[in-house]
Amino acid sequence: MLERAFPGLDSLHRNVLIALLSRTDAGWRLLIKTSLPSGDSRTADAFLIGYTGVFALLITDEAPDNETANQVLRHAKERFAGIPGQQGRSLAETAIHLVVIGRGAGSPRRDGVHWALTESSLDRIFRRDALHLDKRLIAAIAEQAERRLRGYRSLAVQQQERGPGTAGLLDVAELIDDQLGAAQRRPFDSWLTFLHPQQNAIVKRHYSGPARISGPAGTGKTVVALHRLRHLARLDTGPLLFTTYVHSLPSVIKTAFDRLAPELDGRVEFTNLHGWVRRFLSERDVPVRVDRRKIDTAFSFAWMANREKLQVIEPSFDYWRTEVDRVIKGRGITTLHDYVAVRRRGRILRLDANQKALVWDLYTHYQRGLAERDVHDYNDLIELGRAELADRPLETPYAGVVVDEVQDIPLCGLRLLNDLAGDGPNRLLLVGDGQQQVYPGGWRLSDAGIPVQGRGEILKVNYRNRAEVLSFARRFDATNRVDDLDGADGVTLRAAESASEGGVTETWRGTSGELSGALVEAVRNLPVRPDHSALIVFHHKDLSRCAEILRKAGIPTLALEHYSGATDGKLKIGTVHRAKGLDFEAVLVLENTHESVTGSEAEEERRELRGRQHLVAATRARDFLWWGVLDDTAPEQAEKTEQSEKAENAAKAVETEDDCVHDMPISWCSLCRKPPPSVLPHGYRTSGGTAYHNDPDCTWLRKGQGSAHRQGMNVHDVTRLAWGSVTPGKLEPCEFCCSPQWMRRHGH
Ligand SMILES: Nc1ncnc2c1ncn2[C@@H]1O[C@H](COP(=O)(O)OP(=O)(O)OP(=O)(O)O)[C@@H](O)[C@H]1O
Repeated sequence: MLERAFPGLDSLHRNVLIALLSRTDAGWRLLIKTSLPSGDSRTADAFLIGYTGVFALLITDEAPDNETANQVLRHAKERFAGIPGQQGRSLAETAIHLVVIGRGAGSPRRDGVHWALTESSLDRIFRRDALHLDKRLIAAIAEQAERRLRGYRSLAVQQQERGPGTAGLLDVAELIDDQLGAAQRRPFDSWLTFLHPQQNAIVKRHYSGPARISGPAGTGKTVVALHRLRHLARLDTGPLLFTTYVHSLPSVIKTAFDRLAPELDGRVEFTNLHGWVRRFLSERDVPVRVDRRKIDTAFSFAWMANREKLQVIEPSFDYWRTEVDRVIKGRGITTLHDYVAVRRRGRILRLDANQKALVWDLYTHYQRGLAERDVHDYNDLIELGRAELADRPLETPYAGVVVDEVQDIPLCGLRLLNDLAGDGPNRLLLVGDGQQQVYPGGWRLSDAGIPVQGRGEILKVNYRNRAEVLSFARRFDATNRVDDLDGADGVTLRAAESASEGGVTETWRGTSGELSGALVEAVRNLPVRPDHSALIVFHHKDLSRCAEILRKAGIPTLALEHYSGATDGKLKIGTVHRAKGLDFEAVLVLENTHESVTGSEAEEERRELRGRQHLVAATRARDFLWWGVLDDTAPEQAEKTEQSEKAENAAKAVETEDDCVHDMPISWCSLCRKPPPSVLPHGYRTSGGTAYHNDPDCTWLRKGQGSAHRQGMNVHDVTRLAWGSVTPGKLEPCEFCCSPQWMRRHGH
């Protein structure tokens, strides 16, 4: 529409004018120079008349010199001379401002006779604390201005059907179409300036209690959350918090927020959930001992003691770890009675009371293991935070807490965030999409005691993915196991409206042997710079494999966990868990078909989870998606792959062996090569039941990895739990290397 009236506008003019036009349905009046785009900078490109005054607008990236600025202002004042403003005072003397609007972000500043604004600080014009004119005066001034400003055309949007005699009035729908058009053409920063009216309404809405924004991938949920944070920061002077489950996401979101609201630097805290709790507990001097390795060890020993009975129900180690992490501890269950009674949302495999009792043995064994090692796990951390908060609430409560990607937060985390936000209007905003849950489990908001009835919003227009990419992503069957709207119907990606046409998708299918060539070629042929692109995989094993391929090909990469949103010329790589919430112009995805298909209920649950993870990976791509499928299922290929993996492992074993000068029997432990305590070799000494590695010449120690070694290990523990069952030739877990990954790799 704007395009028709003003063909050839550049993106800056288009974005700014659309943003201003959207205000006209609230009583603002806009007059646009009919000769736009024109090179004439002696007169304003547009005049905006509204509650905060009359604005002569120059839309340009080049700051005008003093003479030009004075000339534009003089022209404006001449045109408005004699028109009375508030309380009969001359408008020209009191309420005419010259504003120069440039691209991108930045704080508003006074520059000679004009205000310099950017796309992102455009909102300053509409500040409520600077109201001068009322609706009647605006209409009277605009009417006179229209007569006096030759060469300018009045444009406005109207909500109702267009009636006769409404020339110059445009439909809101047309304006939205224009906005979608602008989003299609990019630059992507258009969200800084212009929100869809539905998005805008959520930003400004008053919520009497906790609110929820839901909607399929790419519909601008995070964008709305950021605008809302800015809005809340203007309403209240209290601190604000943006948090999420994923460790790396807050820093990327902070980078975007700093561009949107540079003036609010420091007002909003961006941190992941566990990071927040750690800081909070450390400020309160509450000791926290989270040690991943020890947690894994405790669980591995609990598993070894209970696996026989549990494997009859479901063989997978991961399944039971999830049960303890997400169902028992994640929901804050502390008694078998409660566990028997609970409905295990998100879990398809049913467990009867007897089976739950077996799981409970695993849980209690694990808890004992944690206590013996004097260590907390991540759920304990959250419970410690909740207890401390209940004991001594925050001195300065948050004015608002925004939780992004809420679908992956365990129930205990949701309860903590609810406590943290406290009661009161606008305090808690939960943002997410059940179809994008990448960790197993499930909950219902009411389980966490968070009532959102009547305050649930659903966004439906996908701005991120071009049509081709979107239609590719829609093929994934992503079952929602999170009841994020408390019973209300949600919208799936298949039902989302598409805002952008075009886009390219490519697929590849091949074997491990062919992967290297295909991947390097795909990266080299990316249609955009590598630093606007990412490679996403679903398993750590595939990540190291791809990282190695790219390293050998000389392609610089950056692990997603270190990505902060800055451009660095490197291809970002990581698992889907790290990629969620982000977007890139081009995305490469590598899927591995190696998983077994048993048809069991647990397998069905894994299949659902994979569907959601695939959807998340595909929807990270804006313009270009390369989807690779690694398929080694052909029998002769599978054999070849197994052989090449064996060769790879053997090579690795030799490499690791080189790390240590000692002649230790590596078959007992692949990492620290600790032998059973009864055969302590050269290089070890024992003291009070603890074995020490005490040779300073050990290269392994010199590499800085020896601290765990130096701390020693408890011989009784090791004898009882691990070495007691050593089978010669088979790798057995030990205190230091029996992580779940290690155990799986060695068939435990
Ligand atoms: N009003 C808008 N105009 C133009 N672009 C927009 C608008 N709203 C969002 N976008 C663009 O859409 C993309 C997706 O936005 P955002 O990340 O907020 O979506 P989301 O719903 O949180 O996505 P996901 O759930 O997949 O993480 C962003 O790149 C943003 O630039």
